[in-house]
Amino acid sequence: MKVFLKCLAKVKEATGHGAELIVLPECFNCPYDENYFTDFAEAIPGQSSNVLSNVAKENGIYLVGGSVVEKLDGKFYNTCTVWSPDGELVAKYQKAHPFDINIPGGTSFKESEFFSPGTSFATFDVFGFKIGLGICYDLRFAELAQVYARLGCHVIIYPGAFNMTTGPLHWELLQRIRAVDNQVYIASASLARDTSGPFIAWGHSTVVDPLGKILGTAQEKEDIVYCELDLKHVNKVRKMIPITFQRRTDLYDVVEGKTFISEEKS
Ligand SMILES: O=C(O)CCC(=O)C(=O)O
Repeated sequence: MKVFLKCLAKVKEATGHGAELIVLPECFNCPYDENYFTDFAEAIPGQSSNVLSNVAKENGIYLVGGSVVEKLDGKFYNTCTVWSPDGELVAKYQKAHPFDINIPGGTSFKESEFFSPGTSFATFDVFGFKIGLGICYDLRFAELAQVYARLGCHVIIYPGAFNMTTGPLHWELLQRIRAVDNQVYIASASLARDTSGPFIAWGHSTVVDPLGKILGTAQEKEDIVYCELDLKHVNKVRKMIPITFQRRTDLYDVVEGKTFISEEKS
């Protein structure tokens, strides 16, 4: 509850500074540790949904509610919900790629032992932008971002929490790659670093523009990153460097189990 109240105070603060869409981090209301997931699991709608919905409504903002541990039909999902200024649920995304890594002497985690993977994409429309959703480790999968770009997204939002091994190496790099490859804005919100907790997050919430330029970034401690996104900028970048329109999907579309190559097609 303490964490929840802190987040809600930050949402109020950001709204006071003119924010119209606010993003919370992955697992913002639960320690990112398998020993806590069962106790914090809940239904959607449920307790956290009610609070997020009310907060979106009270502040008159769109709220991307980081992620919570969702319990659904006896399974658990790492799930992001998005709330409108009317308090309505406008999107729900279940993390598609469970974070399973093993770096000896670094970080090991096996999310798939607890969480089931989501099986669909989620987008929502706001202020003329189409926005796609991923969660943390999903950033590593170029295909997810490509699908969102091809669905017409201008922005992809990733609530996240990289760690002290992969964070310094990959967190910013991946966001810049996804932004440049897909000519979209990438916005990530990370947990702040708490060295006394069970999971030590890298932090550094970031916003990158479609040219790969860092528009704003936090340090490791609690902070709010403010950025203004411009739809005209997305279109301008796509005109200047027309890769979005030059894709040779006739040549290299990959379908599950089968890569189309020119010989096969002729
Ligand atoms: O991909 C990584 O290195 C970190 C991912 C992660 O922490 C997560 O998905 O929760």
